[in-house]
Amino acid sequence: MIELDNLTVRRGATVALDGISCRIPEGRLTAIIGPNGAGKSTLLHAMAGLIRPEAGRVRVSGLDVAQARERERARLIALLPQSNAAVPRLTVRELVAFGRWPHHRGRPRAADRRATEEAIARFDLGPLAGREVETLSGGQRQRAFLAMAYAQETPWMLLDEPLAALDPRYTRDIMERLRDISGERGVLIVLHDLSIAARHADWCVALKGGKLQAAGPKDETLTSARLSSLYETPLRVARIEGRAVVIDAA
Ligand SMILES: Nc1ncnc2c1ncn2[C@@H]1O[C@H](COP(=O)(O)OP(=O)(O)OP(=O)(O)O)[C@@H](O)[C@H]1O
Repeated sequence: MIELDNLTVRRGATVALDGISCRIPEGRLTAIIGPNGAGKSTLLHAMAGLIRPEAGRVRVSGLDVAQARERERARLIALLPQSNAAVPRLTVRELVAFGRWPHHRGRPRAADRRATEEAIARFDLGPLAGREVETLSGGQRQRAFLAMAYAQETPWMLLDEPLAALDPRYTRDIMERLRDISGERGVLIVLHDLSIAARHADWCVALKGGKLQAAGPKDETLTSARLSSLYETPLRVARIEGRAVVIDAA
């Protein structure tokens, strides 16, 4: 479980998170939603222990991340930040292998190579494994970074908008893979596409202006009234061919 208790984080002059308290269960796919500037990225960084709270606490599987050593955190939490604009001059395999660093600290063993190959297979990167990351398309690159986070083999994966560069087929494909993974690990994913959240997530955390608006099972949190108020625009949760779809009802 991830436990947030009165979590308050300041970034510059902004109170980016304001007294957030909630629980996020493991073994679920949790969508973090909210308008631009709501504090979603800040929340992931605070959960990963990369930003110190001004007040309150984050515990991940019982570990107080602000107090924990970097190595302990890296074995518990993999964070994939929003932009991977700066791409290292590595092949896909080397990049994915980098996810093993917290485990071997420069001396990879057989278990590390196995985990790397498993991550490459899980994200369908076999044919691209020998290519340099900078020669890949945006969507292929995104999958390579996801595989790197997966290779870290942490109980928690925190993913900040990992679908941004993906086409519809890969969006569905990656969400289905993340769903499978969420049976073994907690997966938290910042999403702007609410229909994707409605279709694939189990749990939802909604933020606005640094404040928690809702946290709970998807069916309770992704409602027309709540989404319209969250985004300050009329939105409707409709059902098309049996699936929940969020439409602009303005
Ligand atoms: N390094 C920083 N210095 C100052 N303010 C910051 C910094 N990073 C974020 N903020 C502010 O903190 C607030 C929350 O930002 P955050 O990036 O967490 O929002 P977000 O919900 O992820 O937004 P988006 O959907 O646009 O990516 C915003 O008001 C933002 O301007």
